[in-house]
Amino acid sequence: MAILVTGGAGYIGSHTLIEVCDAGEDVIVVDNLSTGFKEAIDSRAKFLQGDIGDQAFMQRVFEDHSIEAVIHFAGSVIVPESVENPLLYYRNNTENTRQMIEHCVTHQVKKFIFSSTAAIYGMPEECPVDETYQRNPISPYGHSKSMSELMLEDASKAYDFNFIALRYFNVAGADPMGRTGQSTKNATHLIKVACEAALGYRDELLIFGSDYDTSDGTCIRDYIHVSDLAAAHLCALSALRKTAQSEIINCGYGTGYSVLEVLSTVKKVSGVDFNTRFTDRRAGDSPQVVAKCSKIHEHLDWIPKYNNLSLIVEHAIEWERKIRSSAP
Ligand SMILES: NC(=O)c1ccc[n+]([C@@H]2O[C@H](COP(=O)([O-])OP(=O)(O)OC[C@H]3O[C@@H](n4cnc5c(N)ncnc54)[C@H](O)[C@@H]3O)[C@@H](O)[C@H]2O)c1
Ligand SMILES: O=c1ccn([C@@H]2O[C@H](COP(=O)(O)OP(=O)(O)O[C@H]3O[C@H](CO)[C@H](O)[C@H](O)[C@H]3O)[C@@H](O)[C@H]2O)c(=O)[nH]1
Repeated sequence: MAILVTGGAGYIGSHTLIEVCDAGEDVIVVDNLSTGFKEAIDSRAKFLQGDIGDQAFMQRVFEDHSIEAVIHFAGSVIVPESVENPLLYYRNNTENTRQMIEHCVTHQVKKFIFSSTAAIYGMPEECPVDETYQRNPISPYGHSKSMSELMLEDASKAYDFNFIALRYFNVAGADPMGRTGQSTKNATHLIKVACEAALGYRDELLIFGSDYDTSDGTCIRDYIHVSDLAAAHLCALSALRKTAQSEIINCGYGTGYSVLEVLSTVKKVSGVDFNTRFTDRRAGDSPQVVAKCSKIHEHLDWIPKYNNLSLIVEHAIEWERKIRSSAP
């Protein structure tokens, strides 16, 4: 039986594909290449280009293949874009996830791994934040994922269907062997943007806010290496095979770094003192988001290998160098 991976041409999906293919699984990828890249898809996987919202196409995918589990990455991921165009996010994230769940229920696919996000917590009053903390998103993106989690919970109660929703904290870095990485156009994520500045592809990096109630006045986040996150998906698949129990699980390391600490690490690792400038706070930024990580260690056989900010940055820079040197 095969594992269906939606969004396997994207940043996190392409790293997870490597893990799942390395484990000897049969893998089918569905991706519409809206933000993903065909060359990022592991050649061992079967690629079907199409949109998960295309009912007829997805019906065929489920009918033509014997699918054991779905790992569902496909979605729209840019928070400010979700504020400008919320209906796009409710369609691509919420509505399309509902359809994916329905396809699974119809075709007796009982295992579902879902890409959720720490954006579900909004501005948590306690840090580190655990999975029992209320859902309190502050953006349409966060709402679209929160509604997806609710649908998964309800569906798992009503049908013979189990899920693990992994709530990713701040994902960064790249495959240590340089096989894939973050190639996203017009990226906004701090470590990616800082690497672009370090390599001279941005004149300066803007620091959003200097007056937060944190140690140095800048926001604090929990940065997780994308390859460790990818490995967590394989662990989630094993857990669903073993226990058929639905869970929502934070994916972070439980350590917070401020924006200034991240920038100083990027400068140190790259050896480049690129320009930075303080500017106003960015709307919707929470002062501090750090994961409580006991649940992932209790429920999954997950042993992170890259829990080291310098290593995350090193891999991110290596990937940035690689894509820039091969760009036409
Ligand atoms: N990157 C992060 O920091 C982060 C944090 C939390 C959660 N997530 C979630 O992880 C998942 C993957 O994010 P990513 O960073 O790899 O983003 P990405 O944009 O690199 O990957 C998304 C992939 O899905 C595909 N896709 C989008 N809509 C589709 C559709 N309708 N049909 C078929 N394919 C479609 C895109 O082409 C792309 O390959 C998303 O669901 C996102 O919400 C990401
Ligand atoms: O050029 C930049 C980019 C970012 N930042 C700051 O760096 C921190 C991290 O910002 P990112 O944009 O890298 O990430 P976010 O924390 O905003 O959001 C990311 O992590 C969230 C979980 O915490 C969700 O998963 C969300 O989907 C994902 O984009 C924030 O304080 C932001 O203000 C800057 O100062 N300058």
